[in-house]
Amino acid sequence: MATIEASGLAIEFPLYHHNARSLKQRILSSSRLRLRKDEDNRIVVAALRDLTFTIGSGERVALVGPNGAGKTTLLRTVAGIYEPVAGRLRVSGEIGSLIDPAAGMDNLLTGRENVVLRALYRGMTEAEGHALAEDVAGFAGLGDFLDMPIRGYSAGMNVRLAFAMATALTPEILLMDEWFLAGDAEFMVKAEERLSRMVTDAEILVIATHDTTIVRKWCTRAIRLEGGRITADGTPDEVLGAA
Ligand SMILES: Nc1ncnc2c1ncn2[C@@H]1O[C@H](COP(=O)(O)OP(=O)(O)OP(=O)(O)O)[C@@H](O)[C@H]1O
Repeated sequence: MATIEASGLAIEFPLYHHNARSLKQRILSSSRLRLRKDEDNRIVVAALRDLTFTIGSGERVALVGPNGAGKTTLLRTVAGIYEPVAGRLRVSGEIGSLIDPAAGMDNLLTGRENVVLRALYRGMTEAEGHALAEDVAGFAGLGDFLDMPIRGYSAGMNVRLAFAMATALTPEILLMDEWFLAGDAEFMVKAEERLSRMVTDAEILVIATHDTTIVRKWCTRAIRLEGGRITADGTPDEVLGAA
């Protein structure tokens, strides 16, 4: 069973070192920024503070909140990109992440080659990799571009390829930043079908988004982050207010 459990989770990013003294004082005195001095006298920004939550199988969770609230940082932390400075994070289940545009793709290889490589990496045979490439190509609507190097793809094509690949390999936990859904309307409909199929069967979706339509339509739960803290956690209606 896939689960994500966080307890007292904190993430900080160092901003300045010892030598930037006067700037440091000025910045520290600004109450709008969530900055503090750490043990090594560095100024750090507290990106996530004391987060405690559990996400279980079958949940589709939206991370909502204003710019800089910590949504992407939380996705990246769950993906294992950032190491917590305090607290505990336990993730069980295989992760697929749609957070960074071309992460894990080789620009010089074609779309097909990228899919086959990813499949081999996941322990599939070459034949299975080629079958997967057909599935991905069909879904992503890449046509002949499948056999072109992906450095020649448009931004939208890259998104379609990455989305099709991540969802074709059905991770147990799918982490997604909203820009992956910034495709055209037709793609949105297909993407929604594919995602709901993926998450109906005891899988987890965590999506960072500003789009309340996505939250209400796709998600079973919303977590609001503000200034790096959780300020609300409940059904989309509870967190966003009834429409
Ligand atoms: N690599 C980094 N180095 C330094 N500070 C960072 C880094 N990544 C994020 N931060 C800071 O952490 C805080 C949270 O940023 P994050 O990108 O997670 O917010 P967000 O909720 O995803 O915002 P948005 O809605 O604008 O995408 C911000 O203050 C940001 O400046």
